[in-house]
Amino acid sequence: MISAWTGRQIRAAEQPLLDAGHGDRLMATAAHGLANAVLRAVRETRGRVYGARLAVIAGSGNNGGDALFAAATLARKGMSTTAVLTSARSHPQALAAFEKAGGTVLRLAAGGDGAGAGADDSAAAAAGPFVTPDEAAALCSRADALIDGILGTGASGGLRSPAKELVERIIGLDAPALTVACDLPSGVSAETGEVSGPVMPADLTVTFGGTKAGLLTDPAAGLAGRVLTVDIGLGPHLPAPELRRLEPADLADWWPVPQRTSHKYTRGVLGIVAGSAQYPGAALLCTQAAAATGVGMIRYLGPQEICRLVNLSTPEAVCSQGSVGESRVQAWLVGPGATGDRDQQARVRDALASGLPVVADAGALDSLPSDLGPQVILTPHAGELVRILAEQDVEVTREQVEAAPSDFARLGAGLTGATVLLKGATTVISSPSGALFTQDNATPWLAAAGSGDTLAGILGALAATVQRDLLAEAGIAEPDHWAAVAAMAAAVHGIAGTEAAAGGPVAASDISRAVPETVRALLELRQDG
Ligand SMILES: NC(=O)C1=CN([C@@H]2O[C@H](COP(=O)(O)OP(=O)(O)OC[C@H]3O[C@@H](n4cnc5c(N)ncnc54)[C@H](OP(=O)(O)O)[C@@H]3O)[C@@H](O)[C@H]2O)[C@@H](O)CC1
Ligand SMILES: Nc1ncnc2c1ncn2[C@@H]1O[C@H](COP(=O)(O)OP(=O)(O)O)[C@@H](O)[C@H]1O
Ligand SMILES: [K+]
Repeated sequence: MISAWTGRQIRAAEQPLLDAGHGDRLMATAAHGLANAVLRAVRETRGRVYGARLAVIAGSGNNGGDALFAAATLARKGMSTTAVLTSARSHPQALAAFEKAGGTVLRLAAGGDGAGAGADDSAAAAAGPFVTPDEAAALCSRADALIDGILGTGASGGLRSPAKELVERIIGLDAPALTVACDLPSGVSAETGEVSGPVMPADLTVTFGGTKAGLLTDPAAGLAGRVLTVDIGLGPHLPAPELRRLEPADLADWWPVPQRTSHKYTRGVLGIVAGSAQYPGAALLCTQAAAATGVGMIRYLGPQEICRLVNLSTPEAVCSQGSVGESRVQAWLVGPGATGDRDQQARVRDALASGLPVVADAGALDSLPSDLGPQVILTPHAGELVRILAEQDVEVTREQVEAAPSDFARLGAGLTGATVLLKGATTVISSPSGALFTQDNATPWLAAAGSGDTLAGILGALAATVQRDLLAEAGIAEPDHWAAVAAMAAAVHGIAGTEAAAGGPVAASDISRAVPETVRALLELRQDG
């Protein structure tokens, strides 16, 4: 499992070490890790390190200090190194080390507001010729490697002038061969992944002391590239993480595997209320996905004509037009395609009132009761979350949700009392207590109608079959159990979908067909064999 913390949490964890006088050591460790990562990446992209052109954009704070110290190391390895300072102030020791190592210093000319490397003629101001944003951008774009050391966890808001103009110009040119963000891409929030103003997209982000939650959350996740975390010894000082991400080994350890004594009822029965005359396909897709994920039995409830279709596509499902009350199940999946049908809507209401685990998708999200619990997992996309929040008197737009998905998933979970799985390129899951998971296993090829029905089926099957004790033993606290189960489903859906897509288009039913092989491959990772 990957754990991630907010910038504030990381800074608080640094504080005791700073108070004990270890600040220089922390920065040296961070810079060493950054330099090593750049060296490895340059070897991969270019082969030879000697003679490679390195450009560093350094801001006024410690983030610029890390970048300049790393650049000093890289200059000593034979890289031809230029630093563009965006402010009149720079980390003095780092700048001195950089100059001593033979690096060239350029100062970014002041923007319209007077800020810039030349705005302050105090003793701390660096010497070096001025460059305009256009000149500096051309130099950065031609570099074999560019380090973005403008802003780190001390930033407030997006980039200010003239760094803002410089980054805008670089984005307008050909990208450098390799862009490495120091700690985080400058201009993204380490807390929430929100992005303000222009941000230079990185191929690699080297982050210090602990992964920043913002780097694992959209939209910042789309700008961070690969994330590498450098240990600077904060471990004992870090609190419980802000956010977690499941890895294949977690899925393997937690996957519900039938035992010798298992029978269909002990494995878990999933009840499905899905489909309507208007949307029969959703019922078929989610039922197929649940069967492919593995359950003891599926009880499908719906109109007669849909029962017939479900029976044809998933003969193992037991179909009826019965009621929720007379169906014994361990969990319900309700809502996919279940709109405009009064009987289906009555079943949805009954399932939500049953107290059992319920995955509520699509048509079930429109009229939720007010007293949900964490065992109810809502699976909206951004547009559906807007409507859920509106029911709670929170007026937001889809664009606002997409700009800060973890904030709004958490708000939705807090207000409804349910677990919320917010779909998107990165899927965000929040428990009502605010615990967050994000999964980015999917491929953009999954952005297609029906793919969400498949996710709902996978999640329904897991809700009916996962054993609580396995997750508890792995440190998942009781209130976060259902969020972790939802994260498992998002991960498996993403992995199976990526396998099925194999770099090209994928139909939703192909995702289900790839699930058994995905699970088989995961189970090979199990520690107990
Ligand atoms: N603590 C440690 O020992 C360790 C810390 N480490 C490293 O330190 C980083 C945090 O360093 P930090 O606190 O100096 O903050 P950082 O983001 O570099 O600069 C903030 C300065 O920038 C300015 N500024 C602010 N907003 C702005 C904006 N929107 N646009 C433009 N300028 C803006 C503002 O100055 P101003 O210009 O307003 O006077 C402010 O003072 C962290 O990410 C990690 O890399 C590691 O080495 C491990 C050890
Ligand atoms: N750009 C993307 N990259 C990766 N996965 C995506 C992307 N867009 C959507 N997805 C995933 O595809 C699925 C689409 O779900 P949804 O929009 O509800 O579709 P539907 O309800 O029509 O089946 C979700 O699992 C979502 O996370
Ligand atoms: K940075």
